[in-house]
Amino acid sequence: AESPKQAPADNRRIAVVYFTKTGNTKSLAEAVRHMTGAALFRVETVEPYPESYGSATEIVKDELQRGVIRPIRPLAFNPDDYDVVVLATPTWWHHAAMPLQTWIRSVDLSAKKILTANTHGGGGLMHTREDFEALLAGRRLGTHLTVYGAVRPQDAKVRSWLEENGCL
Ligand SMILES: Cc1cc2nc3c(=O)[nH]c(=O)nc-3n(C[C@H](O)[C@H](O)[C@H](O)COP(=O)(O)O)c2cc1C
Repeated sequence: AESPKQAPADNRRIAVVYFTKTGNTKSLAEAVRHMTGAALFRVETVEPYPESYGSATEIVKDELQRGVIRPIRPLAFNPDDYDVVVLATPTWWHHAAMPLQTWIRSVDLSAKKILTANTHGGGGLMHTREDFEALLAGRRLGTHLTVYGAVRPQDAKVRSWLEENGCL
């Protein structure tokens, strides 16, 4: 069997911090773990969003309009343990989902290489990369990956994105 390729020294320790409601972004996080051995951290709100798509979209829209910030659960993430942080979010009303934005505001990611990604339901990139860029101004940003729905563990787009950012 082929031995896995050694990642470059400064890109060896990878964390994926993601938010997911219906599992698509989780599948992306798991594909990254499958290919790189990354540690996964799932951001969750203290109060979960409703199960049903219809109620969730209406509630999220209302919270966006009113500027509501839902508290998130603390994550056992220590920036010192990682060289690369992959941030992955669903698209929510054209934007990066607020819970992940809330987490990003709560940490210091300076000196990390940061890759960003969104999963979507047909809208594509929309404003998700811009949201990341605004939150992470002055940080070391790699490239962004956009995927429709869920991915398989061996997804070729995910693999080439990791390769182009020196993570494989
Ligand atoms: C509140 C809400 C808003 C959404 N807004 C968009 C949108 O603006 N554009 C889009 O393409 N998909 C939108 N979607 C679909 C999700 O982005 C898509 O299904 C995503 O892959 C879900 O990720 P998850 O399974 O990790 O939660 C929305 C879904 C929800 C629940």
